[in-house]
Amino acid sequence: MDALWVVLPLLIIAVALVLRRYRPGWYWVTFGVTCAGVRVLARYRSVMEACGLTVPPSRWRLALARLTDRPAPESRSPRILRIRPTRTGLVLRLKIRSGQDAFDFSAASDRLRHSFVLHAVTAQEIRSGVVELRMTGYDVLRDVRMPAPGPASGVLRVPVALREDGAVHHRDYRSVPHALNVGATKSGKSVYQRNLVAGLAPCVVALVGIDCKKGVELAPLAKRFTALADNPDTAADLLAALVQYMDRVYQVIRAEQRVSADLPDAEITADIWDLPEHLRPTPVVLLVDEVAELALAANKKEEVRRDQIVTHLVRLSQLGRAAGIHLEICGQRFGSELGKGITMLRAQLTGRTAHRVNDETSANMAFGDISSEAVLAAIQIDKDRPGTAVVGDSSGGWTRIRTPHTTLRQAVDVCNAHAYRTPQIPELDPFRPVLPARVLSGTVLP
Ligand SMILES: Nc1ncnc2c1ncn2[C@@H]1O[C@H](COP(=O)(O)OP(=O)(O)OP(=O)(O)O)[C@@H](O)[C@H]1O
Repeated sequence: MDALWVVLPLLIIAVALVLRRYRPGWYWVTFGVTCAGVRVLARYRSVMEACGLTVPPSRWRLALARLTDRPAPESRSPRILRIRPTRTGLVLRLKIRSGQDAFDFSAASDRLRHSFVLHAVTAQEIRSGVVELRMTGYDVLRDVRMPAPGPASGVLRVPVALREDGAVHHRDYRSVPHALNVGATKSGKSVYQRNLVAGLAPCVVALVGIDCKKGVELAPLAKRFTALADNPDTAADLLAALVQYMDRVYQVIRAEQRVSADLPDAEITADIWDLPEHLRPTPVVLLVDEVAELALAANKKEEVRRDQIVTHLVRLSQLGRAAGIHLEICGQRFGSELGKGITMLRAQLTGRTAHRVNDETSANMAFGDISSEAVLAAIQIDKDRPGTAVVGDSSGGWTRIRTPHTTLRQAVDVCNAHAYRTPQIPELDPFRPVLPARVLSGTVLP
């Protein structure tokens, strides 16, 4: 019996150490979260003081202490409103003191991380006077495991990667209609795009692809694609057809506006999302892999084609949002050296993701006009961590993300399972991928 009391704790410690080394996620939920919670609460005051996140007592408290002959009150730490454990860390919600702001906590995030012995700390103001510290217990980006996806919704918002604070990064087409994804070769752009396609496959959306690497990335996923182009000539025609489709969607919106205008109190729609469901055209996500291939021109004829392509892309990016057409452009570089119109197009691509880049100029193509820190972070991405990227967030800040390593086989399986959802768009019919008869007859069901 006595031996059991010696062996049992040793066994528990051994299990904890093994889990911590090989299964940090399991370690966190079994042992880590409790240890970290106790540590954070026990050290809270001293850490806040050491990190310079306390405020001196107010004058009236000092005066009161003097009047009542008590010792001078201590400086005060932000008040803990809530501490919440998560799958990957802890979330500490703080009521900050007057004179403090969220930036003080962001600036101290490295010191907080060391002091609380956690992997990462990020600070975000969630409402006036309230800051949330998201603390990650372990390196969640080492081996990305996404939580099980919820049921597909009609909203174009798909989980695509994990953020370094353990939260899921969503690509939300309604709030960020168009996006640019840059990165050096082998940095993980195609896997990012693959995750996007797999995330979009269960949604009500028409996927349109341009993959000038002869279709090697997107063609295997063709069963879920409404249209595909695998060379610049077809891409130019496909984009022209997409512009035509956009014009037709605008006519539908205008017609509905005329009807609503005659009805008192009826809402007047300005985009497809306000149209009644039975009238709403299918939204479209256009994925372009290796955009530089579209911009190359070796002779006059190719120059004309290039200008057509860029003009169509600029038009789609400027007018597409209301028609539910979204652009997802991916390439190794995306700067003015690609020719006329590229900087105009880039200005419309408000969503920015930068995988590992080889030089500052490439990082500037994604974040130069947004954040110099993000530029630095993109250059510093480790070569041994493909799939890691820096992504701009809705508040104008940025964060590190990493996609799960979805294989082409897994993505193909998802696309095949949802092949029956592939909508047809008459304008894009000439570009419909050639599929085996089995799928065209609609017999592949999930
Ligand atoms: N999230 C990830 N986790 C682990 N490995 C990854 C991840 N993303 C990509 N990789 C690995 O990195 C390699 C390169 O990825 P990918 O093909 O997506 O790069 P790329 O940027 O598209 O390259 P290129 O521009 O040459 O096509 C892949 O073979 C894959 O094994």
